[in-house]
Amino acid sequence: MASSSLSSIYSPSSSFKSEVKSIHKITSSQLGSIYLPNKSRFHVHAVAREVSASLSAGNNDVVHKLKENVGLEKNPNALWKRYVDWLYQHKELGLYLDISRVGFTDGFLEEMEPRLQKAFKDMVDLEKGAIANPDEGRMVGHYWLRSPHLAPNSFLRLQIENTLEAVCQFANDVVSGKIKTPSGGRFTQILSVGIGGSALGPQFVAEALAPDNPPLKIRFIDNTDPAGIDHQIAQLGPELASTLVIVISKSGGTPETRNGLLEVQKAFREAGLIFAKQGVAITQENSLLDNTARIEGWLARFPMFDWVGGRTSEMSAVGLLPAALQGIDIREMLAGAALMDEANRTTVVRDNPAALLALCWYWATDGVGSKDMVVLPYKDSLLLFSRYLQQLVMESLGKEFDLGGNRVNQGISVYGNKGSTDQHAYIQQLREGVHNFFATFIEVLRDRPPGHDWELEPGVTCGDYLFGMLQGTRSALYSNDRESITVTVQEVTPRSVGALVALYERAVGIYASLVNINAYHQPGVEAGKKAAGEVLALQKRVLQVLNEASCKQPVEPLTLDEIAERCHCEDDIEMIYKIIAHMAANDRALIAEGNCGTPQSIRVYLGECNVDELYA
Ligand SMILES: O=P(O)(O)OC[C@H]1O[C@](O)(CO)[C@@H](O)[C@@H]1O
Repeated sequence: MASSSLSSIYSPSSSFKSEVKSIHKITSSQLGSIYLPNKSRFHVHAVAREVSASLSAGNNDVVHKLKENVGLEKNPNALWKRYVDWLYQHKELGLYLDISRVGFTDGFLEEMEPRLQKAFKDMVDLEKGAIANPDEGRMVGHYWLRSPHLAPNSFLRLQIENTLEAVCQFANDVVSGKIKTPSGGRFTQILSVGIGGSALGPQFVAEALAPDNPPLKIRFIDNTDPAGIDHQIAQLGPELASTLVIVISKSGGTPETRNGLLEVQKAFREAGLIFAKQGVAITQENSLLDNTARIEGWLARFPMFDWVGGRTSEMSAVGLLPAALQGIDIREMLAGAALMDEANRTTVVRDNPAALLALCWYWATDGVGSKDMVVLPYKDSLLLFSRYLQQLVMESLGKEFDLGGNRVNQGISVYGNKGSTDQHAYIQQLREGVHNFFATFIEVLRDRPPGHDWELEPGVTCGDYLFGMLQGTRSALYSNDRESITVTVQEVTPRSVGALVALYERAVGIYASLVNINAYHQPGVEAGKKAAGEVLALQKRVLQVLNEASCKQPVEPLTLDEIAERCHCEDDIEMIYKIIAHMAANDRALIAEGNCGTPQSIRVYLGECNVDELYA
């Protein structure tokens, strides 16, 4: 291929090229060969800076070497050396972190060192109880949950210890049958009602760790989808009578969770059951949910703390109670997390696995989220890890403004399912298509419990195939310049799952410091919630207007324009149309004549008017 066509394939935009040249004061020819395929903007800047420094020092040999080294390392010996040099091992946890397939340079490490030291300092302050979530004026204390002695005062320490004790006691009493169902039998099922951070951790842990025959089986209502709720309740069938319903909401006022609760309570009434005798609340003291549970005399209540965010609540009662009820060793989960936290307290970057992860994310995404994080756990039981991480990473890092109030639109997109299943779905694009991601492989060394394996062909087990698929995909991606991280655990156990959760919680915190954002609030979510509230308020106004027109003699069918005008909401006509279409599709005593495909033809009135409402 002619070099001119090569350069057109690999050339970045001319504005980026000018930016690099002007920032680092180098010429086009000095810059030219830095552009290799698929390098990040940060990468180019880092190398340009080094080239520039070497040029001013008159060191042309170094410049030459730098330019040669900017691509991902392909020489097998050098790559092996890089692997060995950078391999992180946590002996006690049996956890390894391999970052050799991320192409960061020495110059990048040097540049990041002071920023990492600042991130470590931020973390020390956070663990000591600083207001690490300034917008909400809150401390951030999820690390204390597994090391209560680190809590900034004895009141908080006791709160944590007492809650853990209460969770263990309650779970033991339910599992042993000491706490009985209203009819005197054992509880057999858990129905967990919660959303976001109040569901994702418990879902992930249940999938990862619940035994094949848990003392109580868990199912989840994590949405306000009526059909989904009906499905969960229908699946319980007569076992509703032996179902412990755990309603989880930190704020105690999340609409989806409230709706789930109301739907479940209705199902209990219809089955002639008393909900309060089977209901458990996990929420902040004095929240709406807490007050409801207290007044109605629910079976139990557990606290959620102000200083624990939903997405980092797996080690609070939110995650621990459902886990303990399924027979999962929660003290081991806490121990795994505590060990990982301890490892992440070192200020020596190469010994700090969370810092290494954050560093790789920064390198791979230019520190601006320019690439997505694809999480590929090669183990069915870790299927939900990617979904769990999606909230942890994206709700924490996806921020419009930095701590200084500058608009930065930060974040890293996370998605993934599981290997090797994904091999037959989207890996094709990862290998050959648009290069907008870096991968994280989650590897589990132990295929099966000891004594259960067999060779399905000479010398090869089923697990060897899974292993081969992981290694093959990692190599195939790398050979096409796709970077990857590999996190390896010995087995999926409460300890290793606790460690994985802690590893990513810490990496997110460190990364947030590197890009100077608040990882612990979620102002963006409020906008959607507010808009949903406005839609429901508009629906009420529409119904009022329709009721007035439908109470007339004769009934007055209204066009969408007329409804909008009478609601004084002319700008919301599209939303009014959608509200009408949705209600019409759900047999809501509303008659829409005409064709929904041609909105202007629609005439709407109510099947029956409610005179009382006219004077309400
Ligand atoms: O536990 P809650 O207060 O019901 O909130 C559920 C989820 O909603 C969010 O606040 C976002 O809307 C998440 O951060 C949280 O995990």
